[in-house]
Amino acid sequence: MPFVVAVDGPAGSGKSSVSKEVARRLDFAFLDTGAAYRALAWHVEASGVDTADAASVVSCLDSFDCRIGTDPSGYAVHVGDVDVTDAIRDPQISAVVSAVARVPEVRRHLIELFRSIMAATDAPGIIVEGRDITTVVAPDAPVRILLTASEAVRMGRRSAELAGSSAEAVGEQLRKRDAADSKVVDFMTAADGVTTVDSTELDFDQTVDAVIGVIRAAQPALAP
Ligand SMILES: Nc1ncnc2c1ncn2[C@@H]1O[C@H](COP(=O)(O)OP(=O)(O)O)[C@@H](O)[C@H]1O
Ligand SMILES: Nc1ccn([C@@H]2O[C@H](COP(=O)(O)OP(=O)(O)O)[C@@H](O)[C@H]2O)c(=O)n1
Repeated sequence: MPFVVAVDGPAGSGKSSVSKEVARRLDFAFLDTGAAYRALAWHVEASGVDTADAASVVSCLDSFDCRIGTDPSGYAVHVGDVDVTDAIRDPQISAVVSAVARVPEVRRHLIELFRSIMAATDAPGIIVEGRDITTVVAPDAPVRILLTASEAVRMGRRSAELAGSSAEAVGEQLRKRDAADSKVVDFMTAADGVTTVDSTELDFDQTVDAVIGVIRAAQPALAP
């Protein structure tokens, strides 16, 4: 098993972008677990199935052929032959992904997929980010981080990305998704042994440096 850095946090806290940059700097692999839940939501919709019906969602798992890249510089997500890297970021997918992710059988299936991806990587380390990585997927990881930022800052960052959507609509959707996701796993408070990095007052580079600082403290030999 490579050296695992587990990163959790709410939507828009910077998990994907910061983890990706940290992985690049350390020559680590990078796994965006939220992308797998999004890809499954895409697959369920593409199959013409109701994402709100748990049994129907579970029936899509057998045909869910998902490949998630772990190279932080050449990242892509495929379902079968379809490149869904951009499609899974669509607000329509964001609106239904929590319903798919709350199904226990879905979580068991994807957690197994994440652990096999982690075990198969040939990089010296892997940064795995999501909601339940520090607590469920990799609770024994040598570095576990909760990346947070104030709600206002997170909404501002996410709405800056989604041109064409109003800040209010983006904020409302983010709040709803965090509320739904919080019922399934607690990613707002750090579990025992998890280090909180609050990026509210930090710019992107400062946040990357803060995360590398936590990794360096745990394993001085790994960090540059
Ligand atoms: N510390 C920061 N300062 C400013 N912008 C940031 C910071 N961290 C992340 N961002 C930006 O905020 C947006 C949301 O980050 P993202 O990585 O998608 O969050 P998450 O994966 O937690 O939902 C991205 O556009 C990212 O570049
Ligand atoms: N480890 C994880 C990661 C994501 N998810 C689900 O997947 C959705 C999308 O995750 P994401 O990380 O892409 O979301 P953003 O915060 O990047 O918008 C979340 O809203 C959760 O419903 C989860 O349940 N467990």
